[in-house]
Amino acid sequence: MSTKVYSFSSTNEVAQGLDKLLAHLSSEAIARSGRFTVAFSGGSLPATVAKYVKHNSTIDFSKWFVFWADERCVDHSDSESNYRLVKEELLDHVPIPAKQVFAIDPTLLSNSAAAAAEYQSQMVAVFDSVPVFDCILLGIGPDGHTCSLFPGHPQIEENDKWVVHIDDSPKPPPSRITLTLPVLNHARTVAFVATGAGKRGILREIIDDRNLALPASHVAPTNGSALWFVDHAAAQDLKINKPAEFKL
Ligand SMILES: O=C(O)[C@H](O)[C@@H](O)[C@H](O)[C@H](O)COP(=O)(O)O
Repeated sequence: MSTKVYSFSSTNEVAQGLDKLLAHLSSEAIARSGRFTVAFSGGSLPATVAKYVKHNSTIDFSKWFVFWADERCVDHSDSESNYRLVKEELLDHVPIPAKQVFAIDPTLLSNSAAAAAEYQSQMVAVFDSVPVFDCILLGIGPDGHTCSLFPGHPQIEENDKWVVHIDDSPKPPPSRITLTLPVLNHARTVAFVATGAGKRGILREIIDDRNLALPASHVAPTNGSALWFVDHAAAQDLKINKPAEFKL
């Protein structure tokens, strides 16, 4: 596994870097396997990722298979829905076939365990065995959570299931489903996106200190790469893993 930290002067430049990364990973994956499998988190990430990507005419979106790294158990039309966020930021603007977009089942929202099991079965239909995503896009919270894997919660211990549920998420809304560490750590590329001075302390604890009380510190793809796309404000306290110049 390799970790690289790329720091940019603004969120806009982070978005430009992510555009280059996704165009590169997408064309590489399509050349290798005829498709590009990608998973999105919620929060501020979809807008940053989509900003330039949605205008990038070099990307063959017809080959994209889109999943969610985590999802809140709310209706697809709810303003809290990660599906809705990614749809509005990206899917409404690019020609990804609807059958290649894998959203939480809206009929199972009141039973998060069933929603997680059903979401795993959607993944089974696409991946032969443990999914090897071409790219998983992750945010991080101020408490060191990533996806909906929160510090001190048992989801982080899951070794078998690909998708699990949580009903007491400290970040609202409380009911969610999330990919598990085995899936994150099988990915070819995990790209973390974190911007703003509010993330500087937690970034140092995850990247430099690898504080294992923090779920994000456990993300280390066995045969893949962990890439950090951050701005200078978030990167300013890094002492050991100094940011490198972004190059593909
Ligand atoms: O649905 C969610 O809540 C997320 O997927 C979550 O893991 C998010 O990515 C982080 O909390 C960072 O969020 P921000 O980028 O908004 O700080």
